[in-house]
Amino acid sequence: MNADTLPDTLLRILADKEVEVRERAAATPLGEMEKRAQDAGKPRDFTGALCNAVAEGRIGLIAEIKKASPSGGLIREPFDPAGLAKAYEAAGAACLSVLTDAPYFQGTPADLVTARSSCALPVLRKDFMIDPYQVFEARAMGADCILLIMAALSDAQARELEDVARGLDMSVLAEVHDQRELERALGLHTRLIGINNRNLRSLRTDLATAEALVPMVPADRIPVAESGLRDPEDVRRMAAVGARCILVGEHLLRQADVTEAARAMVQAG
Ligand SMILES: O=P(O)(O)OC[C@@H](O)[C@@H](O)c1c[nH]c2ccccc12
Repeated sequence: MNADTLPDTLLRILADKEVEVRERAAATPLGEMEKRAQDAGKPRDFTGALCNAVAEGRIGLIAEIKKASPSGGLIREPFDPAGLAKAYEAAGAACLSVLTDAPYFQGTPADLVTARSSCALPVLRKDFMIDPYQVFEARAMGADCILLIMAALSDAQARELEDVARGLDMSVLAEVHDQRELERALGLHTRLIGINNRNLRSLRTDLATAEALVPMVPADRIPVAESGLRDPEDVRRMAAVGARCILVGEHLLRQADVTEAARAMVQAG
């Protein structure tokens, strides 16, 4: 990671995150958090759930639960993580993604706990991971997968965070936005490579990003097209270049009938 080249939004988020982690670790020390992670029970198989969906001819949908975002403002109100988890599960989603970042997405760890206990789907903790403490914390709250944003991490940091996740039997989604980040992500063990269509500088989405990068993902990895997917046609665009797994939030969360909208995407492939 090179701080000179990072977009301002990401820099600000990461600086805030450092303070947040320090405060949390002061309240619950690392040793205690490690113990809670060990005692959290077996994780659900996040990667396996995506593979099963694709093997059965469906789109592997990671359906996102978030109240707000920097680009979308307030997205869903009233916000009901339990109801959303059940709706996504009924629609045939393979996995959930739950925002736990408070300052920028109005998320909380409680949203993840509530969503996960309301369904049988594996859950990604969607947050800005910079410290091993957060990985133990993620497992302690029940998360089955963590997100590693390559733009926000050095190679050494990414490796260290992945090692902790692997030690806890969690999956890892490595997120990239350009070829350089993709090459760095391929140095990790994880098979899950997220291609983020959102440019963190402009905050705009462009599906051409995934169209360019998905074909560069080796066959032993699983590309996941992320951000900006609005309808089954967009899903087909991603599947056409080889991404049969997708991560969708805002479009689904703005619908009155979340189940119907999610089902249409799952069946789009
Ligand atoms: O709501 P969308 O456009 O469908 O996007 C979902 C997801 O990809 C997006 O929330 C996201 C992708 N990478 C992130 C990193 C941090 C926070 C959020 C994200």
